Amino acid sequence: MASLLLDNVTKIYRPRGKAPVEAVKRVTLDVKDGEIVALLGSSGCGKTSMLRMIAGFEDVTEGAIKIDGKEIHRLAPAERDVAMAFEGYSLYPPLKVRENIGFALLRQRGAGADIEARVKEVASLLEIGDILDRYPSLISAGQQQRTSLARALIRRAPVSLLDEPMSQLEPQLRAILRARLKDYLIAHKMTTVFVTHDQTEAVALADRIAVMEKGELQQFGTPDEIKTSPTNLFVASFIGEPPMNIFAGEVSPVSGGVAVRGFGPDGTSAFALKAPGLELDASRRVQIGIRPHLIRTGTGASDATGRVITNHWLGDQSHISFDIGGCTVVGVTDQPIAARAGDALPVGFPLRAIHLFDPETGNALAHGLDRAP
Ligand SMILES: Nc1ncnc2c1ncn2[C@@H]1O[C@H](COP(=O)(O)OP(=O)(O)OP(=O)(O)O)[C@@H](O)[C@H]1O
Repeated sequence: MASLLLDNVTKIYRPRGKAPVEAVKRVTLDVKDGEIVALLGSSGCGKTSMLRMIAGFEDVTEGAIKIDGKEIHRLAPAERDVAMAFEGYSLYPPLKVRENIGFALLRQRGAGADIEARVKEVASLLEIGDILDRYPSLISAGQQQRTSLARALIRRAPVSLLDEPMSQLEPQLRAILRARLKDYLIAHKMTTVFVTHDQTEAVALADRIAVMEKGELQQFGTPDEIKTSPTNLFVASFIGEPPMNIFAGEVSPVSGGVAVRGFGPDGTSAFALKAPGLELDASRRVQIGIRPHLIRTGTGASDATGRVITNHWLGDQSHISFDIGGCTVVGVTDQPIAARAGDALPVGFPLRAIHLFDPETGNALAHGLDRAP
C-alpha cells in the first residue's frame, strides 16, 4: 500500500498530421494510502489516459506523479510498483489461465510456494477456479477479463489500477464480484484507482469518486458528497438515476426569508417555495436542481399541482413524471402511486432537496435551503 499523487497532470496527444488532443487538463488527485478511488466520466473524458500515465504506458506532458512522495512518472513501468488490469485484458496466449495469473508473482521475491495458494484464492474470489488449466483463447471475454483482474490483484502491489474491471460481466455476477473485490482490496489495504462509466459501480466500490469531463476533474469526493453537494451542474446531472430535475428559476428576498420560483419554458412561474430564515440582498437568476427521490406527492405535499404524464411501478419503485406549469418533473417513490396520466396530484419539494446553481458558470450556489445560500 502507498499514497498516490497526481500533481497538476496534463496529457496532450500529438497524432501525426492531426490536431493535438488535450486529453487530461491540469488534474490534481491525492489518493490516500489504502484508498479506493473511482475515475468516473463519459467516454473520451480522459480516464484511461490517467491510468496509463500512472502505469507508465503514456508520458506525462506536464505535471508530476508521485507514489509515497517520490516522483515516478519518468520511471519505466516495471520500476513503478504498480499493477494494472487492462481493459483489453493483454493475457499471454501461450500460458494457461493459472500461469497468466501467477506470472506476476514469479518476479516477486518470497512468493515461492505461496504462488499456487494465492492463484487459487484469487481465482476462487473471481469465480474462475474451474478454468485455470485452459488457454486464454478458449475462454469467454468475461473470463478473460476476470483473469486479467486476477493477475493484477494477486500482486497486492502498492498501487493497483483497474480499467473497467467488470465491464464484460452480466449484472448479477458483477454485483457479487464487486462486493468480494471491495473486501479483498480492504483486507490487503490496497491503494486502488479504477476506471468506470457506471456510477453504481463507482458508488459501491469507491471511498472517493473523481468525476471527469472533457479532461477536467469536476469533483473529487465521497459518493455521499458528490450526491448531496455536487460542485456544478455537470456533476449534479451526471450523478443520480433518474437524473436531477433542473429548472430555470429565480431566488428573491421576501419578508422572513427567500422565495424560490421555478419557471416554465415560457418564462412564467411554474412553482414557488419559501425558505424561511434565509437572507438575500437582491433577486438573482438561478438554475434549480431537485433530486427525483426527494420529491413528494400526495398527502402533505403542497408546493405545486402536477398533471401526471407517466406513472410506472418498476417492481420496487415508482417513476412518475408530472407537468408543472410546462416543466416536466420526474419523481421516484418506493410505494406504488394510484394515479393515471392526466390526473392532478399535489407535489412537494422539501427544502433540503433544493440545489441552486449559477446559470452562467454552472457552479453550485447552495445545497439544501435549510442552510443559507
Ligand atoms: N493515442 C492517442 N492519440 C490521440 N488521441 C488519443 C489517444 N488516446 C486517447 N486519445 C484521445 O484522448 C481523449 C481521452 O481518451 P481516453 O481513452 O483517456 O478517455 P476515456 O475516458 O478513458 O474513454 P473511454 O471510456 O471511451 O475508454 C479522447 O478524445 C481520445 O480520443
